[in-house]
Amino acid sequence: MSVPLLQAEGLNLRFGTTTALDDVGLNLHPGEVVAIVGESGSGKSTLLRVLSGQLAPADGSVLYRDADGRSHPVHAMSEAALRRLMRTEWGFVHQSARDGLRMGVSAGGNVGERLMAVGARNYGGIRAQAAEWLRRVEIDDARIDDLPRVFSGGMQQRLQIARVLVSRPRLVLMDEPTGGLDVSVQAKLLDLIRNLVADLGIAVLLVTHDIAAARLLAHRILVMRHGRVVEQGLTDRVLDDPQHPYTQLLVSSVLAA
Ligand SMILES: Nc1ncnc2c1ncn2[C@@H]1O[C@H](COP(=O)(O)OP(=O)(O)OP(=O)(O)O)[C@@H](O)[C@H]1O
Repeated sequence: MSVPLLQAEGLNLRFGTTTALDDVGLNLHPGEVVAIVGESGSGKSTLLRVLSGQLAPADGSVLYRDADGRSHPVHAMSEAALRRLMRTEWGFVHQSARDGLRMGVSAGGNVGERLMAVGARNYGGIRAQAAEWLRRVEIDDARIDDLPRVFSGGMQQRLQIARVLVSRPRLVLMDEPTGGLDVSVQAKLLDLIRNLVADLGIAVLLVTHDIAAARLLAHRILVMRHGRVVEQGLTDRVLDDPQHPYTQLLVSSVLAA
């Protein structure tokens, strides 16, 4: 198997008396999609924030292997180096498109900015790529000069995805990317994400409480409860033959719904 892109070991973190992460470890390989599932408060978002260097753990380590094959301990990197990674090799898709888009900048500008961050300078080329990416996420490119605030929730989320993927990051962290959208809009968005991620071969860490989204997108699943990984494995194995009572409960509650 390939060398992991991201390797985390022994992560612990408490907030006061709350244990948010309890000895969490994970490996993510290039091109792999891993879903982190669990009920509200189980530590999923905290784990994403620790893995991406936004929050330091009390113990444990996170190693990122960059495009040149060098390993970086994420929590020993300077803020500037982390910001650079976030603009280039990494991407973050937020639950709320408002957190991931610049609402006062046009749709094309939102996509083009990310290309400029990785060195693109030719205005015509940037605009053409922005238009192409709007089409890829099923937004009419005639709307390239519109502000995101006039878009529907689903369109804003698709624009956020175009902004993140246009620079072809190696690793994308997604925190409930379909949360807050209508069910029919969610299904369309999940399908779009699945196709783009497979086409581009991007590694994705997806935080979700939606088991159906995890089934559709992920190769592997980690189940978290009270800050611990209680079960992990290949998606079909975990969902069709859950071993831990908590996973059994999660899966049966979806089947019953
Ligand atoms: N900044 C903080 N200060 C204090 N407690 C926090 C903080 N961030 C998270 N927590 C607590 O840590 C635990 C894990 O929270 P986290 O947001 O990671 O869970 P989650 O699984 O992502 O939940 P949700 O699905 O609701 O977003 C919770 O008990 C939460 O209240």
